[in-house]
Amino acid sequence: MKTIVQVALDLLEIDRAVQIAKEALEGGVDWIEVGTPLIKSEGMSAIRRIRKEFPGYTVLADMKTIDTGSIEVEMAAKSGADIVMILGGSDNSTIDDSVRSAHQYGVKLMADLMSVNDPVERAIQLEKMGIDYINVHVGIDQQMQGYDPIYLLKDVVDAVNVPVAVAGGIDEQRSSEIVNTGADIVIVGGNITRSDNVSRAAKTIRSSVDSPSKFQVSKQSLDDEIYELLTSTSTPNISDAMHRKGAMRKIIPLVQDTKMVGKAVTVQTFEGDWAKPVQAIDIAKPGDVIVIYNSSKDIACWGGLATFSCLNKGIAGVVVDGAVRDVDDITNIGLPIFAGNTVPNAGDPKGFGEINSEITCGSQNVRPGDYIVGDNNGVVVVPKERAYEIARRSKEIEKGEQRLYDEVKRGRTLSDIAQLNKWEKQ
Ligand SMILES: O=C(CO)[C@H](O)[C@H](O)COP(=O)(O)O
Repeated sequence: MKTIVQVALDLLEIDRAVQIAKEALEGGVDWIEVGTPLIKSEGMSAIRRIRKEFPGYTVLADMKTIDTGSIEVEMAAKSGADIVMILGGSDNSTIDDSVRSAHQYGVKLMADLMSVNDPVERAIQLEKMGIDYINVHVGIDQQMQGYDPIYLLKDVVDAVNVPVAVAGGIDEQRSSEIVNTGADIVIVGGNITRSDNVSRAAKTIRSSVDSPSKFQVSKQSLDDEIYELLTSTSTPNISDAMHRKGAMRKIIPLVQDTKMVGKAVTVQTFEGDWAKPVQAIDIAKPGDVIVIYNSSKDIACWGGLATFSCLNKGIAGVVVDGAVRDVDDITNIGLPIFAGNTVPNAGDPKGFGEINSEITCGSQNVRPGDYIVGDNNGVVVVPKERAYEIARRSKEIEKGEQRLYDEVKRGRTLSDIAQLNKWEKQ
């Protein structure tokens, strides 16, 4: 049987969803999913509209039903869904009544295994209870923590006879792996719908599903993955991912068009005392960022020679909440340096302060090992414990913006696309 590709329309606005669905179908997807955010935003009318716009295509309504199965399945069926997604972790009473309702209204049911305790055992039970498809799903928030549906897929495929779908951050590499593992339906959301070229993204997934051996999955260390993600997103995307937190105040780049990503080596020092900042160069490892708090904005604790020394150690960049001098030399050296002020005069090396203690820099708390990212916009601090999650979320934000740029390019305004009036806080 040919593997089905289903596009998940996880958007908030139906006109955008219709347009994206059209482009995804041009790229070769088979089924259309009305995603949960779209259903929550637009109600059953979203399912009706998709049904009307795309006669002849299979439409799945991701209701994520957890209670009142009968009512929710009836609503989705009467609105034009062919398949209704319910949560596999719902109480058996809800599953049973959903199955009865599905039979009454002539639709199929897919059960989502997201957050189920024993997914393989539950998949077997759900099949026995009359569920038509099982969905091995890692939710969007779970993906940001590094969960991956692929690890569970094989066991579920081996355990049940009904077709198995898989969803959760699937891209062209993952879809290839998934087909080889035996899934029947590949559900793709963000990697199609947030692309700046939806039909091309859908086509890439289609060809990966149809010719799975072409794609090689690259395995990276967690640090490498975090580094790669943070390097390829902007500080505004990262700040958005942190709910507007993390941005350093009154710190600007001295060298334009550079990108700095690395783990913090922190320095606390006083009134232009440049001993600890310069000693930190010897302590830092290649790829680290030196983050300095100096209490004076009028006496430099950092300059051209210190910057030049950083090249010998492979330091990724320096942030100074204080003053820096030798701006011309620093610009020629080209290492990313961020500072609160520039002045001609330096202080003396007295040796006061500390290296690798918790400091405040640009009004942000910085601990050794936190990720520091800088670009033309300024500097953000990413707490080390949440670095992977924030890096993933930043990338998702960037993808969403790519699609928005594409829609603006076609002549719409941001206010119109984002429906600012509708979504203003009441
Ligand atoms: O059901 C969903 C979220 O709960 C999504 O539709 C599903 O995860 C597919 O989207 P993505 O590919 O972006 O993960």
